[in-house]
Amino acid sequence: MKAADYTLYLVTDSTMLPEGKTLISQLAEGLKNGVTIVQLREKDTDAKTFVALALEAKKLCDHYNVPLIINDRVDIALAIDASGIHVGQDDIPIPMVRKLVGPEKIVGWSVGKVEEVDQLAEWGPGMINYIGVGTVFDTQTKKDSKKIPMGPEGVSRILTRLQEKKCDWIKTVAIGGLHPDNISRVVYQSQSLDGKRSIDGISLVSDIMASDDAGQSTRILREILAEKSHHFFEGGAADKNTANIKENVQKLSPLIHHITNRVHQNFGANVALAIGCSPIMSEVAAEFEDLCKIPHSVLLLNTGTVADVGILIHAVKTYNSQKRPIVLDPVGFSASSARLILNKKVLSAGQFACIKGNTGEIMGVSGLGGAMKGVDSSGDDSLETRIEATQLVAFKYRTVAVCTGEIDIVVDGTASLKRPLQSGVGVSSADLSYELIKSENVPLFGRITASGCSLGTVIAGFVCAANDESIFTAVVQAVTLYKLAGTRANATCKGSGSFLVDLIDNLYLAAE
Ligand SMILES: Nc1ncnc2c1ncn2[C@@H]1O[C@H](COP(=O)(O)OP(=O)(O)OP(=O)(O)O)[C@@H](O)[C@H]1O
Ligand SMILES: Cc1ncsc1CCO
Ligand SMILES: [Mg+2]
Repeated sequence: MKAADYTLYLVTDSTMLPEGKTLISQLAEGLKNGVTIVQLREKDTDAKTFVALALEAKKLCDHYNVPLIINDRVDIALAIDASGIHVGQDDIPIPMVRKLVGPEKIVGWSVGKVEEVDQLAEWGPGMINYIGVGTVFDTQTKKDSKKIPMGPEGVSRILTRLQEKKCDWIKTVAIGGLHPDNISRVVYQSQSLDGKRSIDGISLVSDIMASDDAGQSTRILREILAEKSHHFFEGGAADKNTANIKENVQKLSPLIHHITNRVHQNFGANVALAIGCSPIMSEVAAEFEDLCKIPHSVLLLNTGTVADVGILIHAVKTYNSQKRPIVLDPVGFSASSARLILNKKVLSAGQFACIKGNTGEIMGVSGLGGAMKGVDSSGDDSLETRIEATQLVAFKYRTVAVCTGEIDIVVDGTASLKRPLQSGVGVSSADLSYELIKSENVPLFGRITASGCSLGTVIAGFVCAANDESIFTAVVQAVTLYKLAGTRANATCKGSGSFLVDLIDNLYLAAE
């Protein structure tokens, strides 16, 4: 048998078959159209039926020269001479499994925690061949699962640990809640921090097993997996000339859909108008689809005072599905545990063109730990630490990350939108290029409310006038324009009240 190919790993489930289909007929369609490895998982089937099914499945898999893995039942795997066995954390311990099946069979293990990687590193080569990494998202298949979905960020943490522990013999498949609408992003966002490892494949159940046309469903999945880059945003920039972004903002007048905190609503709408955009404030889920289909619309998602996480996630999915850009401002990221949970859920829900925050927020999102006093940053982190945190955020979410403060930092984490299976993108978090945007010290920025939130508004307008290959340039231009307007306002104002007014005036003048 050739070395196993993990690209499209089908797990069976006979409880979800559509009428007129059998497990074997679905399997046959899958294999014919590009499934590369199969796991037979029959949780509620008696041994006799399981063996009969396994024998049939093996015949089919052998025909396509595809490995057949048996879930849980070492005895059945041996009885039918399957290619391998897959066990979970609560099943027979791995060393015993390996002893039972011998050195040649494939042994797979379900992994959700970095400590489990430490364990498999300790065992060394020859024990486990691949791991199923998950649960990535909520799933219908494991309804009683108590596991909290790890998101692509969690998958990346596992990949990073595999690299740190030099587990180069281990292959990986992501599993849990994977469907045609999120696979491309999961592959794009799942990377070890050194950039040398992505997942080897994706594993799924329902999109093939429950499909009325399992062959067609498999072909669609293979097409998605074959793409070399992740294009998630069809931009307004007709050409790739990034010098024209500012003009494009005037020309296209993007509609900036704000889901933002109550403090920012009025100020944000005025800033949008000042730079030549149109604002709309809406938290009505029923109209998101219409809004994102308006030409040149963009979503600014600010979690400052928003209560219903379901609405935020719906907005993210809707804008992503229409390839419209989203700018995320995870306000007060870790100011309370409730905010932390909400922000993390939003972060794992989609692909963001830009993630912008103050220093405390970006430190928090990076995992380095951010100091917050409510929604304000309260740490005294060095520029080097801030750059490292911004690079981590950009890398983890494959986005353009902005960290504000006296010096603003913009990092490009999109790494040319490259989206390889098997190998990594080749660029580490610390390699990511960045720009610093400096000005004289303007403490008044911190004496008006929602100045950071309104920078989000300007970034959203500029991103919308770019495309997914020029987001970085668009964001740098937006942050530079905002800094300039603030510096000019600082020179003319009498205090914080007129600073706010002068800031809007100078945004209006500079955007022209
Ligand atoms: N001392 C400073 N000198 C110059 N510019 C500053 C200074 N402090 C903040 N800024 C600018 O102010 C804007 C907001 O940054 P800040 O880090 O205060 O955001 P924030 O805390 O998210 O704001 P808010 O929560 O009030 O919306 C950015 O454009 C940043 O460049
Ligand atoms: C003051 C405040 N509280 C929640 S959001 C917000 C706006 C500044 O981030
Ligand atoms: Mg803020």
